[in-house]
Amino acid sequence: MNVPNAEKPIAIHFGAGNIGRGFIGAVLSQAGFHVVFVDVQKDIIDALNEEHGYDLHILNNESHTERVENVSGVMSTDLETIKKISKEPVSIITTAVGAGVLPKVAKPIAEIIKTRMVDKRGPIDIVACENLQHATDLLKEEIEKELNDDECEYMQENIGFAVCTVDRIVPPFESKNILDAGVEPFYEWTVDRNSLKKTDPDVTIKGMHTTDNLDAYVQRKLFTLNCGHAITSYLGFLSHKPTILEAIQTPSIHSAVSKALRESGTALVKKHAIFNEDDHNRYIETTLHRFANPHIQDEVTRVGKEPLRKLKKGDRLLGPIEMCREFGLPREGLLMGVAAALLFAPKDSEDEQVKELKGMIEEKGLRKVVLELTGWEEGDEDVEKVVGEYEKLKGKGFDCRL
Ligand SMILES: NC(=O)C1=CN([C@@H]2O[C@H](COP(=O)(O)OP(=O)(O)OC[C@H]3O[C@@H](n4cnc5c(N)ncnc54)[C@H](O)[C@@H]3O)[C@@H](O)[C@H]2O)C=CC1
Ligand SMILES: O=P(O)(O)OC[C@H]1O[C@](O)(CO)[C@@H](O)[C@@H]1O
Repeated sequence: MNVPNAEKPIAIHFGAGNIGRGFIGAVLSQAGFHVVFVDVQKDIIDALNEEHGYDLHILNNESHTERVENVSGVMSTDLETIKKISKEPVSIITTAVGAGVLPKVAKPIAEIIKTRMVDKRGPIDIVACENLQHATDLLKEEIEKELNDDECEYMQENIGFAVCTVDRIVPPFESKNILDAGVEPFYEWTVDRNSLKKTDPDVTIKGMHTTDNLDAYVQRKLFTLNCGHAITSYLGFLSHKPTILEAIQTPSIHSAVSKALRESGTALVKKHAIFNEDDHNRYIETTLHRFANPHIQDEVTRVGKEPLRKLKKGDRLLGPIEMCREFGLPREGLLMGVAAALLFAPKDSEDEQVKELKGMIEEKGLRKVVLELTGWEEGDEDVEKVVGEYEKLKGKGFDCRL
């Protein structure tokens, strides 16, 4: 691609996938940036450089499209072009590549930082938009590995690393144009205000909300939207429901997910003074309503994918349970969600983590795996509850137990 002409400030976004095109890239373009997408998929990059725009299909009753313009693409291996672009008026770098891929984008981002140091360019912000607490901090650690001491010093002074939470359901979308994305109307992008630098140009990004209480917002989203989504997908899988819509329309699944979210909600409201019970209950209802959007076809296998990542400490399943444990609050619904996750084994799945989890349980036995994943002590009541729920779900399936 040619370097974009510098009439507009530039945002560089890594990952031209669902969230990249359907959310973050679109918000940045609408805020007045020229958005350079960096990706490994040549067909997407070529299409971006031919079309310079695409349609966002808003998936609701009044379905309509919004045009996203001023976009182009570059392959993530094309470091020379990436370096040339970084000499232009870049204000922000964002990512939406998947938590596991973050280390791979550290190198091209480090090249951008090195180039800007040599060119004596001013501050920019970096925001990793992934479903992972502190994803930007992880990215920063990976970038540091690529820099020498002087470059690290330049980075500390000139690069704002801001943690964020990113919330919009953007499932894979079938369309004639490979760039188009299908998105739900709801979106929320919340970024840590205190880590952002004054960039040049300093663009106000409508659609990016900033806060002093980022951890609270990250946990609210991860322990509600992602927690509920994951449990819906695992119970949907166990009940032979192929999509989130069909799963959440099943009354027993709806009530089980709702129960788990009320448990996590009670803990969130107790933990974070900025939330209150009434508002949080409305947030839960909105979340359940979003899962039931009849215009979205989202497969339970996509939402439940990589179960070991979702079963990590602090993530959407064990995170809210730990918070409930901290306050001595009920957590039966959440523990049942963990048991369901441990049974997530779609037939012929190519998901490496599905295979790994199944293999771990076969090799070590369920109780040992639960102990390893949770870090709880042998004999802990929650370990026994997960094991008990697992055996019930395995024996009788989900619906039959109600
Ligand atoms: N899809 C959704 O509804 C939401 C996703 N997220 C998070 O956003 C992130 C991205 O998710 P999706 O957009 O759904 O995934 P996706 O698979 O649609 O997009 C990821 C993109 O990253 C690209 N990529 C892979 N390796 C790369 C590399 N080395 N350099 C540059 N690009 C590379 C892929 O080719 C792909 O286009 C994940 O962390 C996910 O958890 C967060 C909220 C909503
Ligand atoms: O993208 P992940 O972390 O695998 O999880 C899927 C989840 O992310 C989302 O894509 C949106 O946050 C949801 O669809 C779902 O909760």
